[in-house]
Amino acid sequence: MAGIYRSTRYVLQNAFGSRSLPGAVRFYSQKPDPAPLINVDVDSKTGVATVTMNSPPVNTLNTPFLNEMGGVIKELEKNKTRGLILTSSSNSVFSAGLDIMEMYKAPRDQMAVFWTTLQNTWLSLYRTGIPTVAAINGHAPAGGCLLALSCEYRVMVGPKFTIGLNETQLGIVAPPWFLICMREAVGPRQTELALTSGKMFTATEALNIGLVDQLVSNKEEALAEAHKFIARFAKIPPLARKLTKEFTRQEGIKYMEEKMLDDLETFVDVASSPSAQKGMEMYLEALKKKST
Ligand SMILES: CCCCCCCCCCCC/C=C/CC(=O)SCCNC(=O)CCNC(=O)[C@H](O)C(C)(C)COP(=O)(O)OP(=O)(O)OC[C@H]1O[C@@H](n2cnc3c(N)ncnc32)[C@H](O)[C@@H]1OP(=O)(O)O
Repeated sequence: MAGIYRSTRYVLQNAFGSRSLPGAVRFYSQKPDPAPLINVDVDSKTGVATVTMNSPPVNTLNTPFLNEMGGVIKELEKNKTRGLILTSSSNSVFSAGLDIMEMYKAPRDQMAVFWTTLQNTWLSLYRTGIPTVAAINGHAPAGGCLLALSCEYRVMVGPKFTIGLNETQLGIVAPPWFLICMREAVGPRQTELALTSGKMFTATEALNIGLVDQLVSNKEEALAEAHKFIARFAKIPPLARKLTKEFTRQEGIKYMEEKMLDDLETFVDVASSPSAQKGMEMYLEALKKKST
């Protein structure tokens, strides 16, 4: 166990020379795919960006995707974008969550790069001063739910899609920062009930417990409601808004700033264990069987 911690630290410290952690885009080591995995469309009248995840078939969160997302957020912040609406180009999946292929039979240093990229990109989205809305136009399990929870407002297309932190159903544990995001939305009681059972909520159930803020019947309506939410801030001074958001989200931000390396070590430790690897193998087989 200690060996895993040491080698993970070694990879990071070798690359960055200290305990300070890298930004989301700095880990990019491969040539980027010329086809973007994320499309950005900024409305010239309102200055609001629609950020469309476009990584078929199911928008899994892998290192290239997360790097691109981190870069998009950075660029939108630089351009003083008025709002960010996160949605999917798929008709049925918002995001299937973490890409299991990043963890299955992956060397420890690759897992470390993946998780660090996830941590950094999550923190960028979670704390950005830009008003953020998730227009959830498909299923959003696990990491897909985390993406939505990291936004300030959630509009979900109902009734057929589902959302939730289902990790325990897969035999894995949602890390504390996933849990903090859930607790901020639905409170401690519903969080414990939901996470211990790994419950996936229907859109209506999600609305009832406050996991999403609004239900609509199609993507166009979801985008329209997302624009309306962002328009609420037209007359609010941006700095006051940004600082208030940071104060409200202090627990998650502090967790990640202070515990990033510990969180990484735990992840690599658990994910590379034989039982987790066996679990992933079985889960991947089940997914493949289902899709054939
Ligand atoms: C058992 C896992 C053990 C992991 C141990 C790690 C220990 C570390 C612990 C810390 C990490 C904790 C955090 C985890 C958060 C996560 O996000 S884990 C990922 C959880 N995600 C899911 O459970 C979603 C799985 N997918 C689905 O349920 C469905 O795909 C869908 C409802 C999203 C969409 O269904 P459908 O439209 O019918 O598409 P499919 O045919 O199912 O899928 C198409 C294609 O994509 C592949 N795929 C789907 N999801 C993933 C994924 N998450 N990772 C990688 N690949 C995925 C699927 O196999 C199909 O591939 P083929 O076309 O057959 O090649």
